[in-house]
Amino acid sequence: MSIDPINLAKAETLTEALPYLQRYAGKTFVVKYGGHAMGDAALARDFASDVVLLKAVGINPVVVHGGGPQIGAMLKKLGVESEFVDGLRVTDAETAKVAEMVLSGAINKELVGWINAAGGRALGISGKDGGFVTATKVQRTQKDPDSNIERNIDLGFVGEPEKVDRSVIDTISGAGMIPVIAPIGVGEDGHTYNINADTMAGAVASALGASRLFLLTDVAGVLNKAGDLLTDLDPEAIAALQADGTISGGMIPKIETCVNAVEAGVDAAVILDGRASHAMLIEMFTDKGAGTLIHK
Ligand SMILES: Nc1ncnc2c1ncn2[C@@H]1O[C@H](COP(=O)(O)OP(=O)(O)O)[C@@H](O)[C@H]1O
Ligand SMILES: CC(=O)N[C@@H](CCC(=O)OP(=O)(O)O)C(=O)O
Repeated sequence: MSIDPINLAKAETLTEALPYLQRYAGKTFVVKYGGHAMGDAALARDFASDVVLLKAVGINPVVVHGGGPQIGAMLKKLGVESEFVDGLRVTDAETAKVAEMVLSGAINKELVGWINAAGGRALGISGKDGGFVTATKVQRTQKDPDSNIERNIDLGFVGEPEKVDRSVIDTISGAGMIPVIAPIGVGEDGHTYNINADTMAGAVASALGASRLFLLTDVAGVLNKAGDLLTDLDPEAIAALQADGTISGGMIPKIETCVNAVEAGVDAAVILDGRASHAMLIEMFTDKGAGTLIHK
């Protein structure tokens, strides 16, 4: 009996995946799904089925989502201007309300819906639920180009996670569900804080002692000045890329998150192309991998 070559290739793919399946069983993977990658419904469906597949093979996926472009579109509709400093949205009280509405409401529930439709059981929360993420106000300074003097910049209600109560996530994952987290936190002062989604994902990954942090975005990974993909980076190489301006804009919080996470004990962080179908599965279960791997 001859074997169909397509079926043989499928069997070989599964065989290639076996050592990875064995290595990752029981481990926690934090996946950040960026707002740019979310625009395409077919890709969102693929992403959701990948997450469900991870859960089915005994990995604990934890999803943190963004929604920057969607917040921007809503602010535009409302006639509210938005400004960014180092990839962070300056957030006044009104902007914080809109960010919470878009992130915890619309986007969170859409992603929960996609994962459930793919056969998983997703439970959507923000950092406010169960007091899961306590945030403090982000402090930033900028050098005045004329006088060279460092000045404090007030970003408003932009927060960074201070305390992450992992018991909330453990409870959801332990009950067979997939946590889907909106990047909103609550301050000791009771204020709502808008948290960059990469920063949120990194803090969650560190608190959980995750094996991997995946950041899915709208580029192939970290690119050099010529536009080539850099497949492997350590904190020293990253510092050089930041110093010479190769890394800018939204890539700044992303890369800072990866460095902080690996320094806090996450085994490795990967910046991946969320526009490519099944990028996460290719990275995890094939020998070649995908994107930019950041390790200590
Ligand atoms: N060296 C670099 N390599 C890749 N992307 C970079 C680099 N420097 C800046 N960027 C920018 O960072 C963007 C990704 O960040 P961002 O737009 O915040 O994505 P997301 O919405 O997925 O969080 C890229 O689209 C690119 O414009
Ligand atoms: C403080 C801050 O910048 N918060 C982000 C939160 C959403 C986000 O990070 O979404 P992406 O990952 O899709 O960019 C914002 O307001 O856009």
